[in-house]
Amino acid sequence: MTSRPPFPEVSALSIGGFVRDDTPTPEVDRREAVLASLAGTVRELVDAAIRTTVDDGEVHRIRDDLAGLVDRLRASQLPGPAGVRFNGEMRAWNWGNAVVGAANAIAPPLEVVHDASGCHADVVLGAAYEGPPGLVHGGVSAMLLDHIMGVTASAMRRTTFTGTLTMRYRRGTPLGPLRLEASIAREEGRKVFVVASIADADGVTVEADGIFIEPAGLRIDPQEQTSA
Ligand SMILES: CCCCCCCCCC(=O)SCCNC(=O)CCNC(=O)[C@H](O)C(C)(C)COP(=O)(O)OP(=O)(O)OC[C@H]1O[C@@H](n2cnc3c(N)ncnc32)[C@H](O)[C@@H]1OP(=O)(O)O
Repeated sequence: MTSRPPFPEVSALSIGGFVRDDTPTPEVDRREAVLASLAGTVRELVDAAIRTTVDDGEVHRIRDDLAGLVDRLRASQLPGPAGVRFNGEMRAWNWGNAVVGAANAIAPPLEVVHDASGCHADVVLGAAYEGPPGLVHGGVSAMLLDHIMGVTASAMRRTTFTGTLTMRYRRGTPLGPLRLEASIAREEGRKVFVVASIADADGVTVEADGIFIEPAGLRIDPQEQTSA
């Protein structure tokens, strides 16, 4: 069986932590699919580990097997977090992102869809996201909303950071299928005011509003970088 070489190391220019990386889009897509496949299985592992009732000896044997797999992955590693990269076609990838990272088994992952009014995402949260019994952890709700609100504020044309995020937990959010929605309420200079919600089949469980700010001078312009 042949194996492909590791994803290429590239010379990179950095803008506010965002890294210009000229890996061609098809290669990015290919590697992303490979890592997403691994993350999907690790996500299954996390759920299985939480819910297992196998005996202690079996747990110890599985732990030892997993330690061997960790060693194999550690054979070649990035020196730090995956970061956010983009190429000249503005194909961006943030494989370690806590909410949408394709390679991150901690991320649900959220698949954010842009629509006429902002963004939405349908997600199914399982045992790994529990806070109160059977309910989503409040911090997880905030994390997911923060992300979809940030994407909404950025509107695929600017980068914004969360300045202030306010949550209203109306009732418990059950684990299972959920829908997130976010839209821009108004803009004032570099400040973008965003509203958002999480809903289950019976309606809204969490509401949020936030102020997202476009830091002065933070722009991603690949043309500028190429000619620099
Ligand atoms: C395309 C990719 C999309 C990815 C989406 C990912 C979503 C994920 C979102 C996140 O998790 S971001 C990470 C969490 N947030 C941070 O780490 C932000 C840390 N804080 C900062 O970097 C800066 O404080 C910040 C960019 C928020 C503001 O710095 P600035 O130097 O640009 O603000 P400045 O002091 O110039 O103020 C500009 C305006 O914003 C207002 N402002 C500043 N900080 C604020 C704040 N924290 N909350 C509300 N308003 C704020 C400030 O009053 C002023 O209002 P006016 O124009 O009306 O005078």
